[in-house]
Amino acid sequence: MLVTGNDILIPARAGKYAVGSFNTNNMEITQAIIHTAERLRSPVMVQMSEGAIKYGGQDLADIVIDLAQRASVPVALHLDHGSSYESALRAIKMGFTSVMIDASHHPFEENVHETRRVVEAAHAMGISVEAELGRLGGIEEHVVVDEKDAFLTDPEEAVQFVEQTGTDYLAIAIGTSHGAYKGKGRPFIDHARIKRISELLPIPLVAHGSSGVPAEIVQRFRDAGGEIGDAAGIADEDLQQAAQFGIAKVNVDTDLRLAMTTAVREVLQKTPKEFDPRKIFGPARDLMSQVIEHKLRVLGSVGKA
Ligand SMILES: O=C(COP(=O)(O)O)N(O)CCCCO
Ligand code: NA
Ligand SMILES: [Zn+2]
Repeated sequence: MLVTGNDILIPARAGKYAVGSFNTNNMEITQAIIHTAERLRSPVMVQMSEGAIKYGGQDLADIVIDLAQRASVPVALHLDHGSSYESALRAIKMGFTSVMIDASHHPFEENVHETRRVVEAAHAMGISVEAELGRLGGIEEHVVVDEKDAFLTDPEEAVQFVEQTGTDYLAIAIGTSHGAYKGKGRPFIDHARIKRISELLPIPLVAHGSSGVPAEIVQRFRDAGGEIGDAAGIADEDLQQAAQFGIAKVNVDTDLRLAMTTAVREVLQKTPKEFDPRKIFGPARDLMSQVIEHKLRVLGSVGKA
């Protein structure tokens, strides 16, 4: 069933598990997300960035909404990294049940102002809101303390931000970063900071940049002709620990991108005569389902629906 972000994330925070929020850009990715969640009896969030809306528009949103409505587990459709009030309202008009307003690159007061506007409008329509405070960025151990603080979310500031905006859930910067290169080896995740914020804030917390960038997929990607550098993702153990301390929504895009393109490259390389799209995108859907299954198990949401 199609539900709001709060319907999924409030129980997740209370139950000390996290829910995967996976980016989609087409039918096969959407099917892999929702069908895998159903098979594992797991709540799940499907998210579209503004780029995905540009690419697939209402057609793609309607695929998500229809699968979500028919799903046997709770599914929310979430706007990822909404860049403006207008973008958030457009998403709500398209049928999204959760919207992020990401004004984290603005000064605190402006972030508060932008976020509060979206919260007021979204709540008037029964839609949940995600906001962000702090700068996502891979933090290396060698980084000096004050530079770390310039990046990562300040717990006391987070309390002020939530009080002044009314956001339903909060994306925090705790050492994760977007993309396939999250640090040299295992990225440093500031668990003490997550714990502190979770002690001060009862609302669901959100971790962006949480793809694991599995080495096995990276190797298969290279073997099938893909070019990728020294890729590294978030360790499963770090996600499991974060879920114990308030992280309830975990964003994953890169892992699905890698899985889809690895599978497509392998089919094209192994069977050069193949030109049936179902034989090309079917295996991609299957490999994405495997990646999603692993993530749902790591986050602890299996069997929660
Ligand atoms: O936080 C994430 C996903 O992070 P990751 O790149 O670790 O999958 N997102 O918000 C998805 C869009 C950003 C580019 O991928
Ligand atoms: Na988001
Ligand atoms: Zn993100």
